[in-house]
Amino acid sequence: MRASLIQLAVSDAEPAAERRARAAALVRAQDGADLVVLPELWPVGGFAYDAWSDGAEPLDGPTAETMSAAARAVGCWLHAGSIVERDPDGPIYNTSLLFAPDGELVRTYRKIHRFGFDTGEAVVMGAGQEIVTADAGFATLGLATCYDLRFPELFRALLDADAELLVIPAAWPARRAEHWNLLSRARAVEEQAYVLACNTAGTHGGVEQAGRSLVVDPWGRVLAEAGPDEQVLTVEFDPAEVAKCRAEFPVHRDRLLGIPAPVQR
Ligand SMILES: NC(=O)CCC(=O)C(=O)O
Repeated sequence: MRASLIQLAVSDAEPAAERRARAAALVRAQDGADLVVLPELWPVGGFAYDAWSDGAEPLDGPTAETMSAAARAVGCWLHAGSIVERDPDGPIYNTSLLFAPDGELVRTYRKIHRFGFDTGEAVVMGAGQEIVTADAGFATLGLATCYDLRFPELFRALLDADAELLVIPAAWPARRAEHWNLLSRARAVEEQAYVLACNTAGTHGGVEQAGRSLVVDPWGRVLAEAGPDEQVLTVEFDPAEVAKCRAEFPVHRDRLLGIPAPVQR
C-alpha cells in the first residue's frame, strides 16, 4: 500500500482559509495513495491558543467539507488531522477526522491526553473518552494524537482493539524532536504495528515545530523520515508485515494480564 504524510507548515501569518485550500490541493495531488495523513490542529495551529475559539468548527464545518471532497477526488482514506471541534453542548475538543474513499466521515477521535499542564489544551479543551479504530480494508487503523504518544497504555488498548497501523497526527515542537522520534519507534516495536506519525512544520504561537514526520515498521525500522520543513513523505509498505512480525516474534503472548502486586519487604 502507499501512504502520504503531508507535513504542513503552519504559521500565524497564513489565514486558515488559505491553509485549508493549500492542504486540500496537496491531498488532491496524492493520486494513487491508499491513505493520506495531515497533522494535528493544522487549520488553527496546535500552539496558537488565541486562535482556537474563533477557529473552532463543527464536524460538518469548512475543514470537514473540504477534506471530504478531497478524499473523494483521490479515492483514498484520508486522516485529515485534527480540528478544534465546537460541540454546541459542551467544551471544545481536539478532534481527528477520518474519511473513507467515498468522502464519508467514518470516524472521529477526540484526543484523550490534553497537552499543556496548566495552559492550552489542558485548560480549555475537553478530554476524549473513547478508543477509536477503523477497518480500512488494507488494515485496521488505530487513532491517537500527538501527546497521546507518551502514554503506552492507550496504544496497548489500541492493540487489544486489533489496530495494525497507528496513525498519529501531531504539532510537536522542535525542542523535543528526539522524544518524537524515539516514542514513535517505541510504540511501533511495543505494539508490533506500523506507526505513521505526521507532524507540522513551521512556527506558530511562538513555538517552532519539529517536522521530522516518520513511518516506522513493526520491527522498529524507520521506512521514511521527513526533514524539518514542509514536505510530503510518501512510502510504500505491506500491511501483512504486522501479522508476520507478530507470528515470528510472538511477544504479546507473554503479556501478564494481571501484573503481580509489588512484594512488600
Ligand atoms: N500538541 C501536543 O500534544 C504537543 C505534545 C508535546 O509537545 C510533547 O509531548 O512534548
